Amino acid sequence: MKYVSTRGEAPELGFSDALLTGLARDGGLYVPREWPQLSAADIRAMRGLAYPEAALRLLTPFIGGEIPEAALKRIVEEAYATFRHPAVCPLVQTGPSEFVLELFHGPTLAFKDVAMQLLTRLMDHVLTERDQRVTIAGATSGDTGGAAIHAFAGMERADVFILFPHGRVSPVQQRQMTTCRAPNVHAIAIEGNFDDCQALVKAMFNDHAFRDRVGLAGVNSINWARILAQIVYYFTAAVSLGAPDRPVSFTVPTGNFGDIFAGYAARRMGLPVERLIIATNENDILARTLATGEYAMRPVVATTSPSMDIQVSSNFERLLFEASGRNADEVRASMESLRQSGRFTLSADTLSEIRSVFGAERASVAETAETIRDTLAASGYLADPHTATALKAARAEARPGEVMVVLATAHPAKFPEAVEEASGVRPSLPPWLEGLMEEDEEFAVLSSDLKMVEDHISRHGRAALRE
Ligand SMILES: Cc1ncc(COP(=O)(O)O)c(C=O)c1O
Ligand SMILES: N[C@@H](CCOP(=O)(O)O)C(=O)O
Repeated sequence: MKYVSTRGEAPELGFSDALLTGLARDGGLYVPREWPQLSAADIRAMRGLAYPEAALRLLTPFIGGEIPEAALKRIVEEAYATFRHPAVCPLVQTGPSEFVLELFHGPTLAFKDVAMQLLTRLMDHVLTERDQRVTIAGATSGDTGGAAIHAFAGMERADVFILFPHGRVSPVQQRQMTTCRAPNVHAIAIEGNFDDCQALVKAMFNDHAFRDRVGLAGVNSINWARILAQIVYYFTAAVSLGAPDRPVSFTVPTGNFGDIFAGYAARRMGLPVERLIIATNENDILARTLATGEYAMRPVVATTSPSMDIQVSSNFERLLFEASGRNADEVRASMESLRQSGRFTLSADTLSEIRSVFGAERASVAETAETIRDTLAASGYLADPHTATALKAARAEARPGEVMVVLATAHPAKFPEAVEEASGVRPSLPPWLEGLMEEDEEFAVLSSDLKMVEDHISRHGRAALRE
């Protein structure tokens, strides 16, 4: 299996190189050269498999033999043994044909653990084989950072630097990043918003001298392996609900578009996914894009679902590439226009292709609170604000007879104030995280300045300390 860049000007890579490369050297994102295909019989044969078995089956064709089967099996089993639910990603029924797919049973209570627990083990395997070290730079609006810090803490071959927007993540999210004492992980509060953090990370990748000097790698969803891991739960959920003999739709709380792109990938592999509904908060750039055909940035507003307070939705580039018939010229022109003017217009064909699969809905802060309250009253289910945006979207879009799976991307206890204000119920952290809020924090505060951040990384990485 080879991987190609959405901008068409970077070398094709095998799985291990794509895993360690993060952003392609032409600024694009890697996608598989072709989508492995599963027949209806293959999908039916997944019924009754445990989550790690399903994961192993689905990951194997993407890895192209670069990791021996026994090692991959061990990696997958160890990754999902960190989850505290026997099903790993269980389904909960909340309405006659509405199901919530709970993705938050991992160590940091967000869906990011599903991919990050795998990513750290895959990287460790490849780095050990190659006797190599990396410096990881990541941007977070709250959840990726905690998941990455937890997953990579203590890993000998990686130094991890996580950039988060100062004052714009929830207190629980912040402490999950700032209380880890492992010497290889570093939290950096950036004076700016998530888009500034993400722009800094991409700028570091595009600074080839710095990138090569520190051996830069990425753990954001620019890294193909993040998306790959997330494909699995679309299959396990759909199969439990009757796929391939019954089509299923998914509604996904969306920011950087990685999670929902994994659903699109599952569909391209043959899973009968009827529709994918993008749920946004008031940072509704994707809902506006689907409505108007124009991707046009506006200032980010702070909401009660802070992990989705994003305007530059990285993985939309992967969808543009696919929906335009893999037209790297169109992708490059769109991304250049975005860089220069903060907007681009989709071609009529690309827009119509996207609309044939995707719908989109926006939920305001008030609607999100109302959905948390109504869902609790109607079904006894306590949703976090991100999940609630998707419940609202799913209900607005629902068609008679359609089986709708709503992705629950975070545990409500990560956002106790917003949940309590909406519902009157204050969710508490699970026992293994009790005491988190009392621990001492350690983090740097930097302005949104590339040179300053690069200097900080150069000075604090262990590779630098040893020189
Ligand atoms: C809780 C939560 N929900 C939804 C999202 C949006 O997911 P994505 O960025 O993959 O679209 C995020 C951040 O990624 C998140 O942390
Ligand atoms: N919502 C994310 C933002 C980063 O997204 P990623 O999926 O590209 O890592 C977060 O919580 O950090």
